[in-house]
Amino acid sequence: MLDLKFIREHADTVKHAVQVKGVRLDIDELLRLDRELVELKQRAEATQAERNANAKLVPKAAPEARPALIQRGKDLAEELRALEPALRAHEDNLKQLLLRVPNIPHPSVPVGRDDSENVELRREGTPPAFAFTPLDHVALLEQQGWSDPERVARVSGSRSYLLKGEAVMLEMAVLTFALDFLAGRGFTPLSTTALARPEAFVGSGHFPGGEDQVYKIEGDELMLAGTAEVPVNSLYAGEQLAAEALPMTYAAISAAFRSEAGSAGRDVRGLIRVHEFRKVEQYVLCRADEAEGLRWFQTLLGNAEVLLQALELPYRVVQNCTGDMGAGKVLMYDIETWVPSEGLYRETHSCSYLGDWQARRTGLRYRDEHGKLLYAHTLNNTGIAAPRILVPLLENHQQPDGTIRVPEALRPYLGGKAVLGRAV
Ligand SMILES: Nc1ncnc2c1ncn2[C@@H]1O[C@H](COS(=O)(=O)NC(=O)[C@@H](N)CO)[C@@H](O)[C@H]1O
Repeated sequence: MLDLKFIREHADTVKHAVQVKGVRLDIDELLRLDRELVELKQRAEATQAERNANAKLVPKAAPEARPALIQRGKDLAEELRALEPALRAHEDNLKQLLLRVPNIPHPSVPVGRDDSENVELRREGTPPAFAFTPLDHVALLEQQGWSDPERVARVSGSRSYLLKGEAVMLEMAVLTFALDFLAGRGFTPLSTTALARPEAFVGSGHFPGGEDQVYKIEGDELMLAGTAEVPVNSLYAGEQLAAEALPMTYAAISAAFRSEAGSAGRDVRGLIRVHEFRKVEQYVLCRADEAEGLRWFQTLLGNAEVLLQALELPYRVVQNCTGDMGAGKVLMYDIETWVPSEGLYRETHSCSYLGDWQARRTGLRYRDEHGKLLYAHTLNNTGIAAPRILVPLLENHQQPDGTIRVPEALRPYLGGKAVLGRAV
């Protein structure tokens, strides 16, 4: 959400953001509603003032003049009551429109319609050249007996998954490694529920607009979040923090649930796109200072890169264009990790800086050193999301005999093993 004062004073900037982000929203209609609401409020205040002034006249008036004054007071009270519904309706409509106003993209963001216009910034690591025909992750899992897609599909439908044996240990190892690594960098570990009230999805910006991506629970207002960003972003909703409480940095592990509505036909096999997964989420609350926010952006991005380098996985960093960054972002980079069986880099991380757009939605403020109340700035990035990360992990580290080489950094989490699986 943006400050209404900012929208009034920079309507063209906001309209440009609406246009380049492909948001369907009429800023002129929003500003008309705003003006009408201001007028209604002024009329209500004037009527209230007249009513107060009138009420003061009654005790001082001559007895014969009182009935008219008392009637005037009743008429004014009626006028005020009549204004209520219009005031309420205008406030609700304006609030709904304000929730759809996109954030202003950073000047460095390329204008584009969709992910095909994201810009590759750099590549790290070299995709492996196999001296044998590499298998994809589905085949690697199957030949080691580490999966059972048919049976789990019978029980849990499509986009489900089940891991067995050492693949489970690998999934746990990579998640624990990410938590350890981030805790070592001062991020407070959190283990959090994916259940959250609708307000939390509004706070993060997933609502309005992303309702079809979220699993709801029959007869319960709680919903299942697709990322720990949703509950963590609302932990301090409505609070006023002291400046010294910032920055807050979290590494939040949680289950994540996604309906993947609209993804029909995409990544239907294997572990890339499933309905429930686990993620270690990096989340930062910092002061309302763009330079500091951009520094944290680089820190969150760097953390993910160091994790991928420790996993010895080739990857590239892309900058999301305006059409692929979502309404709330100021700046967004994806990290895409090499998947040999596809001969492509696939998204494994998504790093975002949102300025005060989320904090305005959750009402999260802090008192700066001058005592001024400001909305905090928020950022998030994936630390590790499993099982998706197992796809590049298994495929890039497969050996000719079908076993999987364990990157050095993970060995302490796997009882020191350097290899997983048995030669086939
Ligand atoms: N359906 C899914 N199945 C498996 N992994 C997924 C799925 N959806 C997303 N992920 C993983 O979760 C990561 C983050 O998802 S995201 O929507 O891009 N971004 C977020 O959720 C942010 N909160 C940063 O983590 C993705 O990069 C991907 O690695």
